[in-house]
Amino acid sequence: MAAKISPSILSADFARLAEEVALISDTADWVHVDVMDNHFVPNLTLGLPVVEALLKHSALPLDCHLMIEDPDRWAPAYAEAGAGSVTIHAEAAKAPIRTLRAIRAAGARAGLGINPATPVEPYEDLLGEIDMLLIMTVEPGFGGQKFLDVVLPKVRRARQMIAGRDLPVWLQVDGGVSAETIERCAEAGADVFVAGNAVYGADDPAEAVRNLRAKAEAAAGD
Ligand SMILES: O=C(CO)[C@H](O)[C@H](O)COP(=O)(O)O
Ligand SMILES: [Fe+2]
Repeated sequence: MAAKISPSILSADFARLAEEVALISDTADWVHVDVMDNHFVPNLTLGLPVVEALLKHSALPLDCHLMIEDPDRWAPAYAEAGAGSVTIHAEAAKAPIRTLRAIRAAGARAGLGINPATPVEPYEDLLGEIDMLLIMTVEPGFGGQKFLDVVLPKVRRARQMIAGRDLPVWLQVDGGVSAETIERCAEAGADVFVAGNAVYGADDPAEAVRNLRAKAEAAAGD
């Protein structure tokens, strides 16, 4: 599958979100929205009202990454609001199958996220319930952190699990993805790349997206 680039607005100017999203709307595939509640992670960002507002201004679909304590309660509302993809964390969900099905029933792609130290193997049986597996390559909570190479073998195993079941599940990496690290991620089997600092910290965010895509596709042999 061709690489998909999902710039994270966590590194954008929160006072100018619509303009920041417009900067990458011709070159990116998705817009990654990090929802943090200061409980599941030690940081507070934005919630459903901002996502609803952004939906009216984004030409690209929103990829909502819920880093919240009670995703079972809140995730379906993001899908119903019109998010293209809603990812819940395995460490937080108490009824993941019910919640993933509710996301799909509301018309969004359902994602399951795992933290760097969470093994992927226990979730193999859930692959049929999801459209995307998100593997965190930093500890969740903040943008601009250093990429954790230690997670790459898990990305490789996840790709093998998905291929073994012949499922159309996208494999997303999130955290510290940059021009220096994206090739390693693509070689390991990731096909959806979140990048915050590498895009919004660049002088030309649109060009940064093009560069990331070229590197990912070259590394994946696309
Ligand atoms: O989920 C996240 C942090 O929890 C962010 O999506 C991620 O960190 C992106 O930012 P950067 O590319 O700067 O690391
Ligand atoms: Fe994220």
